[in-house]
Amino acid sequence: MSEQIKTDICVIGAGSGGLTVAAAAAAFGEDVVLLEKGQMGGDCLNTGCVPSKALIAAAHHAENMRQANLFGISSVEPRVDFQAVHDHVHSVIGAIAPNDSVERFEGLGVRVIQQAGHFTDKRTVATADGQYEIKARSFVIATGSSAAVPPVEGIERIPYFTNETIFSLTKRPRHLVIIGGGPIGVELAQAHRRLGAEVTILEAYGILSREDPELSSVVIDQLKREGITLHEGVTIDRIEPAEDKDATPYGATLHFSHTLDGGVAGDADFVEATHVLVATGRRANVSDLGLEAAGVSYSERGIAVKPTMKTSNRRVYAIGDVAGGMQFTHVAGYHAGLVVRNILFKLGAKENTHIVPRVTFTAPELAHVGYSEAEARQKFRQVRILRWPFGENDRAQAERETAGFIKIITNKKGVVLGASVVGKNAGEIINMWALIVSQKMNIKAITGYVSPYPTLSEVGRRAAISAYADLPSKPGIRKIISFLKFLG
Ligand SMILES: Cc1cc2nc3c(=O)[nH]c(=O)nc-3n(C[C@H](O)[C@H](O)[C@H](O)COP(=O)(O)OP(=O)(O)OC[C@H]3O[C@@H](n4cnc5c(N)ncnc54)[C@H](O)[C@@H]3O)c2cc1C
Ligand SMILES: NC(=O)c1ccc[n+]([C@@H]2O[C@H](COP(=O)([O-])OP(=O)(O)OC[C@H]3O[C@@H](n4cnc5c(N)ncnc54)[C@H](O)[C@@H]3O)[C@@H](O)[C@H]2O)c1
Repeated sequence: MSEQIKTDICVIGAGSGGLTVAAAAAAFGEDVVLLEKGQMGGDCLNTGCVPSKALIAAAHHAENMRQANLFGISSVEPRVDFQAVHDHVHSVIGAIAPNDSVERFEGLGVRVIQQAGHFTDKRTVATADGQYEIKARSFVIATGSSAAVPPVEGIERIPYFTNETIFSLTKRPRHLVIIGGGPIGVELAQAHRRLGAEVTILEAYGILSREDPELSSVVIDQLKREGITLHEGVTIDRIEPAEDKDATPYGATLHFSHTLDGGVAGDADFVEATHVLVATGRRANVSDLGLEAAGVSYSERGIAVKPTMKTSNRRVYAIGDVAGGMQFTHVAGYHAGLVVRNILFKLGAKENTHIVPRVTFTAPELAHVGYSEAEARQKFRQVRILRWPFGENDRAQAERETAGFIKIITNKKGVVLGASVVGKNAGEIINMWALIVSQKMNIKAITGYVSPYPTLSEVGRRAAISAYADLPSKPGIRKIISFLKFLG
């Protein structure tokens, strides 16, 4: 006989989205039950953002040692102890884990059940072990996503890696071949290259193809300079396991062809990998949730939600990666905030995807918020583009980080529609522009604040000032100055 629980809110999934809903709702005195079938903290903490950024930080230190001669210090080729790098990555996870732990959440008053949950009807969730049946006034599905594995012939015969397994390597891969040149592919390609691995990316279309090519080309040039082999526009025809399994237990040969115009296969080629990482996008975790029983509509992309994050069942919300939109930790957190407002205060708060920034943590970093130039040109009759290069920034010069620029898109009245930054600390610089876009601020406001010198963020203010570059030579302005002079 299972225990019957009645609660205000039942959250399924204790990742970035689910934890935020649980903590906020409990703080307002709601009864919350939180179900988690795996590790508390979900993808971001255990197999996503945190380990990838910790690995990138290690790789950054290795690269700094190679580049030290630029600063008058002898460059050295670093000796990388991959087991120690692995331990660093996992100690960072360990340092953050208490924030997401069962103990912390129980301390906040949340009832945590470490079991998978599934709907048995429109108002009931049961746990996989059959011990609990939960009836709630509202349900929040926050079950995230998993690596989507492409249907390539032979892939099932090789022990490929995904984000769930790559961070457990304790020996450096000799030749890492990455399938997919999106954010996961490029971040992990550069990190492994800097840590001394040979790295190849096989990408079906273009590297970072969702980004403005004017900016992504700066990142791509750097990846090539660092010795990463990029094959864009390829079709992987088949994969074979390595012949010598003792020498390369994870090895494989990947046969591919360059796709020509019209999608026709061109010249055939192959690459031999000691390790293969699949980074070809994500699949929403919707199976085994009993969504049919709950009357919740979904597709391959994920659970269908309205802008309020409500599903086709008015008691059930879906947030984060499983909702099939943008897949970022800050989006899951943003969704969580909307859902808490909508469940507790019936505010009908709606998602505004326009204000959501994104950052790819390569070196240089690539960050964006709002409309891209191409989107703005489609939507508005007149747009203005402002740019400022890192090469014209004193701090960037001092740090020898002159690759990159900021690009700001405004409408004809000067309202900021979007901003993109490629360069050192682009992810920090974009914060201010995310605020500017969310508040629909005018570029004039950015000329009027004082930016501390010397900082990289000054590139934004200089780009804004460039909007008024022709002001001193305007006859009207000259006349006003002469008139004021005449007055004494
Ligand atoms: C390598 C990598 C790097 C990334 N880097 C970044 C980054 O730098 N910045 C960024 O913003 N985003 C990044 N992301 C994306 C980010 O990790 C996700 O967008 C985020 O984790 C989504 O949060 P979520 O709450 O929707 O899902 P998750 O964090 O995945 O949480 C879902 C949880 O639900 C649990 N669950 C699933 N089904 C059930 C069930 N039936 N019952 C109970 N529990 C269940 C899962 O075990 C999991 O713990 C990265 C992703 C990857 C893979
Ligand atoms: N810094 C960050 O915020 C960050 C970092 C990593 C991941 N993420 C999130 O995780 C999500 C998933 O990242 P991702 O890089 O896996 O997905 P993605 O969808 O962004 O990129 C996948 C790439 O794989 C390519 N591809 C697909 N099938 C292929 C095939 N058969 N052969 C060769 N190439 C193929 C696609 O053309 C695409 O370029 C991202 O959309 C992002 O939201 C964010």
